[in-house]
Amino acid sequence: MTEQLERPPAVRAEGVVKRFGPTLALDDVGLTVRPGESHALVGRNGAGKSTLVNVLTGLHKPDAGTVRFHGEPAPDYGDMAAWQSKVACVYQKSMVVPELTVAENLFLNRFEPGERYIRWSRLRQKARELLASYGVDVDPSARAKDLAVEQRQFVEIAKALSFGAKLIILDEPTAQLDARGIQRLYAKLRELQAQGVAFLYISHHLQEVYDLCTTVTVYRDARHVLTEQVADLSKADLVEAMTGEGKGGASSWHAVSVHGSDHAVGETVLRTEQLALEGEFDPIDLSVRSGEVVGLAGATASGNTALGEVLAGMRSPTSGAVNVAGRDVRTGSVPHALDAGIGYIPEDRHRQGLVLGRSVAENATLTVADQLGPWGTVLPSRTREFAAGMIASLDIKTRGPEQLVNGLSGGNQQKVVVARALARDPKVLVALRPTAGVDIKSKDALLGVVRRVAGEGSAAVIVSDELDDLRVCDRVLVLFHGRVVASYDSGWSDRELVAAMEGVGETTPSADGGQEGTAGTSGNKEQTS
Ligand SMILES: Nc1ncnc2c1ncn2[C@@H]1O[C@H](COP(=O)(O)OP(=O)(O)OP(=O)(O)O)[C@@H](O)[C@H]1O
Repeated sequence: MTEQLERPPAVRAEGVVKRFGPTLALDDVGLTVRPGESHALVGRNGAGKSTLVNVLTGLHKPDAGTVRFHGEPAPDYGDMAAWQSKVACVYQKSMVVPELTVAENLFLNRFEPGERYIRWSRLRQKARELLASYGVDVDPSARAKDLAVEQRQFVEIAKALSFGAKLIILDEPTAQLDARGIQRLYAKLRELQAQGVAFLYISHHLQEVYDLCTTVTVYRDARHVLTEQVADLSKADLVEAMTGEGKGGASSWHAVSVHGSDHAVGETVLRTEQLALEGEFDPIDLSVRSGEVVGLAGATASGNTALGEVLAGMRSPTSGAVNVAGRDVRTGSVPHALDAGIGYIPEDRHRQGLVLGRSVAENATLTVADQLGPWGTVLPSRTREFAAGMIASLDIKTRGPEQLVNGLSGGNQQKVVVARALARDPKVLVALRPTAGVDIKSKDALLGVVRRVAGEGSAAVIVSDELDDLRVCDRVLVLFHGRVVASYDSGWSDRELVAAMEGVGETTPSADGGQEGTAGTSGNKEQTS
């Protein structure tokens, strides 16, 4: 530790100011990460975390302030090769080229002096050596698209280290990993830390901050609030620093995590009959009633996401039917799903969720344009009014309905996607990992909205592996390898649910009888419960 303090910091940023037009994204903030340290940067959506990452990686030139790596001034903005030798960020969105091999990705745009053509066998050999030197066990001739998420992250980390970077920024690295993947990632990070590599870890999962990091910095509304040793800071104090609310005032952020079962459950609204997608999930009979929130839990590739996408019309099933409020829905068609009353909150908001060059108001009302003016016209005033209501009820941090969604932070973009799904008053709401990238306070607000939609008589399905998302469900079905392997009423323990998602101990504590049946029989059983 003393040795760590003596060496110049891996990075020290001081007095950093960054404005986007009228928005002050960073207001005189600082950050210091020591060699070999794992440092968490946390804050609510829009706090300024991504903006700081962009400043630290040379993508944004700050309006004021300095950045130094290992005591040396940062390279000139624009000299990306020089920045690459200092720092790298592994983003949620992969930066590798999916069609290229691991070796090609590692040596993309990197020719040795005097090299006139590429010798593939030599390239693979160099890649093998490079990966081995960081203890990364990945085949250099594999295509990047065939790698598991954490292998891809390891390749990106190895690539960054091979450029000489001693500071790696991880942006929500566990977002797409299952429990075992997370453990493997943690082990790799600890190994590299022991070799002096520093990590800056951006995450909305506070438990991960406690599991992995030694130091934490909190930003709030573009300002630095505190930097503390993780061991010296309770979770309640951390949340208080993030929200700026005293312990009493912050009660709403966990208000919905436990709910009573005193709400009315009515008629079946969503029903599937032997719905199947070959290679993804086996035939399932699902039945969700009005007032009910049902969770479809499962790890990566369990089939839960595919099932959610089929329900929303994004993918066509191989067989079976979807029925909403007694009417069959034409499957494999988003417009038909929408017409039938299925509202959809997609997981990948960048690809499926938003039109980035359009305003918050336009994005929030995309699905209800027909209701915003007579004879197919859209009245801007009505659009603004509608959007303003959504902004208030979902606490979207924006300058106003006219702001382009590109200018919103990631978490606030997610809220716009949710606003759009709710705009049509859906009979059935299908939400895929609805709180991914959303801060702790907004998370509960969003989940509260899902409960409210159900409370008003709709049915809701939450597809997720996040325990917080699943906690608001009345019932959770766990999928594993395309089959429902367990079903729980509320009151499950974290351990049993995680175990079921990992395929351990296929039991149904809350259901009547054995669990060996197929997904179909499990679904049938629910209808009678
Ligand atoms: N390109 C941009 N144009 C205009 N405003 C921007 C731009 N990028 C960020 N902002 C604004 O700067 C502020 C900080 O955003 P930033 O993305 O850094 O937040 P964040 O802490 O990373 O949030 P999240 O957890 O939601 O990702 C927000 O108010 C955002 O609207």
